[in-house]
Amino acid sequence: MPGEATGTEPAAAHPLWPAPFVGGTPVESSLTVPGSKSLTNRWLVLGALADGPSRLRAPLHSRDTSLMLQALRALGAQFEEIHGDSPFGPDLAVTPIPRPFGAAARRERSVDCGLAGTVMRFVPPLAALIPGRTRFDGDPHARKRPMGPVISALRALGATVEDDGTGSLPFTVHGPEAGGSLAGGELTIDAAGSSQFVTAVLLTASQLTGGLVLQHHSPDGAGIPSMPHIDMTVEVLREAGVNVDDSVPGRWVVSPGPVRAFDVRVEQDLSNAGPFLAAAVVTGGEVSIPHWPSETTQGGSHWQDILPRFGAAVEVADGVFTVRGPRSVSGVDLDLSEAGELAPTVAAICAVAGTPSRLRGIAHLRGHETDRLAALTAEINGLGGDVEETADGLIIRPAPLHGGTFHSYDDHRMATAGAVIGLVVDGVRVENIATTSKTLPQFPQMWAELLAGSRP
Ligand SMILES: O=C(O)C1=C[C@@H](OP(=O)(O)O)[C@@H](O)[C@H](O)C1
Ligand SMILES: C=C(OP(=O)(O)O)C(=O)O
Repeated sequence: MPGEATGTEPAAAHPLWPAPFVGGTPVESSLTVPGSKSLTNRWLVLGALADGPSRLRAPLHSRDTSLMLQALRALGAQFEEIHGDSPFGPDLAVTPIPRPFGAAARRERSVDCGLAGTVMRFVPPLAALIPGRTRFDGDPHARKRPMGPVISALRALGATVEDDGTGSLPFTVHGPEAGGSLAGGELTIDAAGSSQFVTAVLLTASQLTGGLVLQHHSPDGAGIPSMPHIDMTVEVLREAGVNVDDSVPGRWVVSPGPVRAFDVRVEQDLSNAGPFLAAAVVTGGEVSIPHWPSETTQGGSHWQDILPRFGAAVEVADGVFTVRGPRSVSGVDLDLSEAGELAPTVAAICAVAGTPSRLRGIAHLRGHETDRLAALTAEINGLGGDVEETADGLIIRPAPLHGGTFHSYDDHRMATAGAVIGLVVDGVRVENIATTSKTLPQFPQMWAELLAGSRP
């Protein structure tokens, strides 16, 4: 049952996908993956705010990006698909929200966030700049994802937010009176639960009359997870001409000013490259990904350090990332706080490793698409595994796994974790593989192509 990880196998609510099993045959392949969700949705927000028309080359086309397009359209931006050179879909031309804000937008708007953290966190601060009211809601589990810091930030900046006090969806953001704006100034936010709370406020901060001085403070001294995602936000803002000072850790100063129109190429999604790389690791095969960026703020760049810990050999040469799997996979002790997004794939590799693993620094995964710590524990244990949840992560011990249903909880990364395990455990059936459409609609076909020629 999506959204609940109880440890007992829930009834399958969606079709079951027989995960391809390769037995002892090594997976050998070379492939590229579609554009980064995180970069695409940041650029779309900035395009909506820019001072002229922009273009995204090789953007991601998936459920999360189409929800973002719909949300920004409701606020007055326009998008057109134009022919580009990506095999994964067209480029996007962006016509920004007309100025002064509110002239073209509907007064009563509603935004479906689906289960997309980037939509539910990044769009409300933009809605707070545009006259009219915007109601935000999403999938049933979206109402369980934490939103409190974004709601409090908007109120502290002077916006009105109607909510039920639970710090979650649904809520309604009121924009200013026509011709009005938000003043900005100093703001403190507790971003221990998600880096997206910081990104949410930073993306629109240059549009506040006085700019913004944003400070992270958590009462128990907790740090911010997924920091590379905040570095990504700062980087795209700077590329769009916004002045951001991040020289003091945990503090960001954004000057008021225009967002410059841009023409950018979106990097491929290195987090979504993960399951394909993991296929080489768990089968002792070799997978290469060309066009690997030499410098990137994507958390997926951590694969280069993570995969060798399992005993795999990694090489990046001439822009091609190649991983060669070991004869037997070793367990790992990893702090994944910088790249929690990779945890489901990492956990899948750990589940088939020959020695125990410990994953730390990922308590905030309880607020992701599902409670990922509970879901990984329930689903790996459901296949005979030995996984224990800790306060901030997982302990995964070696155990003989058997086939069975691997529930995905509407979580794209749970579904792909099940596929990775199914490569080496016969009879794994992943529930609702279509949920990969959140960020990688081509997953089932790409997985089949990966394995073509690698069948036992
Ligand atoms: O800003 C972003 O694009 C993201 C930030 C991270 O969120 P958390 O900080 O909540 O982990 C990441 O896990 C998520 O997939 C995407
Ligand atoms: C946490 C994730 O997504 P979201 O952007 O919805 O937070 C994810 O993709 O792993």
